[in-house]
Amino acid sequence: MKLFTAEQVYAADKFTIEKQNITSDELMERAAIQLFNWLHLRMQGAQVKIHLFCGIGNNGGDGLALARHLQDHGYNIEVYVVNYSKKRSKDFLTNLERLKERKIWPNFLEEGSEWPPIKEEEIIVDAIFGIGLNRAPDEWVGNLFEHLESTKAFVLAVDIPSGLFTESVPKREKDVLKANYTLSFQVPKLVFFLPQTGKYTVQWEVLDIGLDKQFLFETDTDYSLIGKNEILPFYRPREKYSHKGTYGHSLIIGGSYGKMGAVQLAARSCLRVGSGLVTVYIPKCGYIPLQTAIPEAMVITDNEDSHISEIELSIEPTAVGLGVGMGTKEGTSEAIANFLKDYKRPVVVDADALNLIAQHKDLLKYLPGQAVLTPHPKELERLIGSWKDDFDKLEKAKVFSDKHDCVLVIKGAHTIIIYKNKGYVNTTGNPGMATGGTGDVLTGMITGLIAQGYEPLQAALLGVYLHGRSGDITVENTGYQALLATDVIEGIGPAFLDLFKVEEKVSAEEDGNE
Ligand SMILES: NC(=O)C1=CN([C@@H]2O[C@H](COP(=O)(O)OP(=O)(O)OC[C@H]3O[C@@H](n4cnc5c(N)ncnc54)[C@H](OP(=O)(O)O)[C@@H]3O)[C@@H](O)[C@H]2O)[C@@H](O)CC1
Ligand SMILES: Nc1ncnc2c1ncn2[C@@H]1O[C@H](COP(=O)(O)OP(=O)(O)O)[C@@H](O)[C@H]1O
Ligand SMILES: [K+]
Repeated sequence: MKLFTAEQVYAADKFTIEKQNITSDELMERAAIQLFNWLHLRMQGAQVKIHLFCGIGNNGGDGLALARHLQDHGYNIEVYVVNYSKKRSKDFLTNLERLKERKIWPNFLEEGSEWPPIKEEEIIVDAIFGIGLNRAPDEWVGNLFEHLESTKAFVLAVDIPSGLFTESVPKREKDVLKANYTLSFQVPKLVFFLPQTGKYTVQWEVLDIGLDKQFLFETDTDYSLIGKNEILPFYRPREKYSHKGTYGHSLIIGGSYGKMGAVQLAARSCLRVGSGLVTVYIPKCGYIPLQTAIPEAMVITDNEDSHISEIELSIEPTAVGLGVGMGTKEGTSEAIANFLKDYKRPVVVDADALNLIAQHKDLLKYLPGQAVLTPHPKELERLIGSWKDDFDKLEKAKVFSDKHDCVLVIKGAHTIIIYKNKGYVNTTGNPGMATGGTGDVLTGMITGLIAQGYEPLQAALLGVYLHGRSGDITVENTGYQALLATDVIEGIGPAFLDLFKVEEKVSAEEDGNE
C-alpha cells in the first residue's frame, strides 16, 4: 500500500472531484458518512455523549457533517468549534449552516474560553486540524489538547491526530492531541509508523472515500507499506525437480567466546527459510555446540579458539551473513576487512560487522552491490551519523543507500527498508520481539533468501515481513513476555503457510489495523 504525501492527497481529491464530476462538498459528505457508519456500527445508538471538536477548515467540516448524521440518528452530541482562525473553509461554512438549520448551535472555543467538562466514559471526536496543518497550533489550542487528554475520554481522530504534521515531527508533545484511534481517509500516513510520531495514535484504520483508484495507482510514492499483498508477487514456489543445490549455499560468519548462540540462531533461521545448504564459519570453541545443536549445518572453524582471526574458505557460498555474535577483537576486524576486500558475492552485514564498517568507512567501497545492512538504531547512527528527527534520519539513510548502493534495513517496531530513494515500511511484528537474538534470526533469514535467488531488496522485504509475521503468529501461544528468538525461528514455517491463507472477511466488529 502506498503512503502518499499531503500534497498527493490534495491532488487526488482534486482529480477525483473533476473526474467524478462531484463537488468538494459531496466528497466531504462521503467522508462524513464513512465516519458515521464506523461509529454507528460500534455504538448501535448508545447514548454515550459524543463531544465533537471541529476546526475551521475541511477537517472541521468533516466533523460538523458527522455531527449532523449523528444528530439525525438520535445520538447524544455536543459540538464545539475550535476557532483558531478567521479563515473558514467553504465546506466548513456549508456544514455549519446545515447544523444551524437543525437548530444545533456549536460552542465556540477561543483563547480564554472555559474548557468544557467531559467524563472519562464519554467520547471525543477530534476534527480540529487535518492534513492542512502547516505550523504549530497556538498556545491556547495546545492547552485545549492538554485538557482533552486529561479527561481520559476516548479520542477518535478524524484523518490524523490534530497537531500532527504529515511530513515533519512536532516540536512539543503538547501540541498534538493523542488519539486512541485514527480514521485516516483513503490511505494511512507515514507518520503513523515512525518512532517519534507513531505514538500519537494507538491504532488506525483506513476509510475509503472513493478517491480515484487509477490516480492512486499511477501516482508514484517515496514510501509504501509492506504487507502480504506486496510480498506475494515475488514469492518463489519450490520446484518439483529441484534439489538442495537449487536453493543456494549460505554461509554465516560470526560468533565469539560467549556469543555462539547468535550464530546458532542465524544458521537455524537460514535453514528454516529454505536455504539449500548452510555452513557456519566460527571460532573453534563453537565447534561442538554448533554441531550438536544444528545437525543440518556444516561447520568450518577458525584457527583461533575464542574469536575469528582469519577467514579462509574452502567453499563458494551463494550468500554470506556476516557479523552475528562476532565481537570486536582486533584480529577479527582485520579478518573481516580482508574478507570483504576479496569477496564479491551477495552479503548481509549485521551487528559487529556493521560497527566495524562504521569505524572503517573505507571498507564500504568493498561491499558488493546491493549489500544488505541490518542496523538497529544505534548501529545506524554509527553508520550515517546522528539525525535531527525521524524524517532527517530517513533522508540521510536514502543518501547513504544511494551513495554506497546498499539496502538499509532499519530495525524497529516498524522496520523500514531503504533502497536508494524508496522506503518500505513493514507492518508485521510486535513488542514481544524486543528480546535478544531476534535480530540474528532476521540476518539468517535474509541470507537464506538471497541464497535461494531472491534479489537482495526482495530478500530484505520478504525476510522482514516473514520475521514479523512469525513473531505475530508465535506470540499468540507465548504472550509478549515469554517470546524468545528461538520461537521466532519456529514460527517461520507457519509464516510461510500464512502467506497463502485466504483472508477471512473481517466482520465490522473485529476489524483493526491493516
Ligand atoms: N479536500 C477535500 O476535498 C477533502 C478533505 N477532507 C478533509 O480535509 C482535511 C484538510 O482540510 P484543510 O486543507 O482545510 O486543512 P485543515 O487541516 O482542516 O486546516 C485548516 C486550515 O488551518 C490553517 N492552519 C494550519 N495550521 C494552523 C495552525 N497551527 N494554526 C492555525 N491555523 C492553521 C491552514 O490555513 P492557513 O491559515 O495556513 O491558510 C489550514 O488550511 C483533511 O485532513 C480531511 O479531514 C475530507 O473532507 C475529504 C475531502
Ligand atoms: N517493539 C517491536 N515491535 C516489532 N518488532 C520489534 C520490536 N522490537 C524489536 N523488534 C524486532 O526485533 C529485532 C531486534 O533486532 P536487534 O535489535 O538487532 O536484536 P538482537 O541484536 O538482540 O538480535 C528487529 O528485527 C526488530 O525489528
Ligand atoms: K483531526
